[in-house]
Amino acid sequence: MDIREVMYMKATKKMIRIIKQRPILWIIGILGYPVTTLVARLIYAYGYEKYVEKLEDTSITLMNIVLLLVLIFVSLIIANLLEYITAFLIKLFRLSARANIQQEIYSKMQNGPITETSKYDNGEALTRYNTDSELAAAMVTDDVVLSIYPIIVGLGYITSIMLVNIYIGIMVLIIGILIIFFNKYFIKYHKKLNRMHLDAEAKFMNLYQNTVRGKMSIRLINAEKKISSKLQDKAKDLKSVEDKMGKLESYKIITLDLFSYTCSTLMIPIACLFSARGYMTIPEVILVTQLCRDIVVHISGFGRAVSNLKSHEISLDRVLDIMDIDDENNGISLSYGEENEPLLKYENVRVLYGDKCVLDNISLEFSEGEIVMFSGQSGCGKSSLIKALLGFAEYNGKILYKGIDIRNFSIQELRKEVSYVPEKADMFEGTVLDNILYGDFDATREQIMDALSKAAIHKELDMDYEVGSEGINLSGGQKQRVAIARSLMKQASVIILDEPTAALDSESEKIILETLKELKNQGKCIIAITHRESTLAIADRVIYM
Ligand SMILES: Nc1ncnc2c1ncn2[C@@H]1O[C@H](COP(=O)(O)OP(=O)(O)OP(=O)(O)O)[C@@H](O)[C@H]1O
Repeated sequence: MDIREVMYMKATKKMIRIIKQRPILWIIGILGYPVTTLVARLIYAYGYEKYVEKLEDTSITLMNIVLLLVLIFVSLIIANLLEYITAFLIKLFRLSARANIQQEIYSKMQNGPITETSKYDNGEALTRYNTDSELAAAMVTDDVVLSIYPIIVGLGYITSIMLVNIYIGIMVLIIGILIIFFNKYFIKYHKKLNRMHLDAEAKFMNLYQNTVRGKMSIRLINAEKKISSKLQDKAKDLKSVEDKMGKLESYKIITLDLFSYTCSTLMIPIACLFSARGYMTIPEVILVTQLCRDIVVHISGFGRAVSNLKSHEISLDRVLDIMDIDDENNGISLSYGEENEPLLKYENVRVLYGDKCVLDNISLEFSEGEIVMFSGQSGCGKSSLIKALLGFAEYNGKILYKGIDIRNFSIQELRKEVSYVPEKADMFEGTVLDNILYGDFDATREQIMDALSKAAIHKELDMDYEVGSEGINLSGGQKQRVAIARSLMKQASVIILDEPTAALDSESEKIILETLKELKNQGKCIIAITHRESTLAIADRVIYM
């Protein structure tokens, strides 16, 4: 099998994944549209011919002519209506395919393991995957329609012309083959330019986004000029590819399109010649010249459709990459092991980021009602140890919760048992109350007030205070205390805090430490990462890494 056939098969296989969502709608839309278009044109041609024939018959009454016109008119309306319905069906399929793809991407981003999904979340994900969903949906609909449309319609037209006049039919067939042949060159170059364009655009956008995001750091190091000249270079690269694409378009117009147009126009005098010699009637001349023009337009559009099909495949690949991610472990429900087992146990744990091993051979135990703190150099792997437990980093070895390997549990249920406050907590747009409700949507205002006071934030922030996007209007310490209050809403048995007091004044620290002691007395296991001596002082055990 030739390499191109393999590629087309692969593309088809990929498309089937999307088509399977609503196959009947797709098939009716895809095949229906070109077929109904062809039928509408043929009804028009046939009706026109009959009409002229009747006109030639001098004995025909005006009533008969009117009846014939009404008949043609009604048939045409029905054929056109069917054409619009099938065009509408394919549009409907495209919209639903796009919505399904977006929904699936969203669901995978939410439910896939963070170790997998995090590589897709680079800030521009939303815009990029919206466009990719759109193009992937367009690929299985518009591109496919426009690729098979000229084949079905074109062959139908050529057959009709051949039936009218075999010589003109053969000539049109030869012209069609020549146009397809020339088109190949343009498609090839167009594809190459498309790839270059995507590449140049991605480079420009990445730098642009990094620049916008990091504008404060850029100003701090006085790098505005350097960055702006880099950005200009990328913009120039992008423009140069766009120029080439524009030139290719003009080049195509003055060569291929001109050739196609001239050939189709030449068919008029040729058809007239046949008519003058008595081989064709006037309606046949009109029919042939009109169909010739249509054929040329369709065949020229074929090249563009095939080229789009290939470039949109890149978008389809990207969305399928995400759609292929397996959901996080949804294993068995959390059941409890032996009573005398430690609450949490690490057995020869090795944490990995891809091939990079950041922690090796870690064995630790944590019990109910104790406070364990980790301290050690930056980058030694304290956070990674916790991320492994929460399913945010891959690991070898075993982590046991109440004596049972956590790999056997549903990760969602395990997370109900483990509360985690990262060093840089996520804030959502909405009030402080909304932010805390993420910990427990059924919590009352009184419970939230209590959590706020235990997190030492109640004096600074009102529950109804509006938090800006990403917590822009909160200080680092405030964000962290809102996150602590949020985590307190969860009735977890293990509470993990990454640098909970690093950004706090000593008064707030004191309150938080009191809260941790209270939680310990309630039988909770508190694990904290800290460098602060005053915080380390309340630990039952300190582990230096
Ligand atoms: N997503 C990641 N991909 C690859 N390497 C990572 C990733 N996250 C962390 N690392 C690496 O793992 C090592 C441990 O990082 P980790 O964040 O666990 O350290 P840490 O002790 O918590 O540091 P800090 O005290 O500065 O927060 C570091 O060398 C870091 O570069």
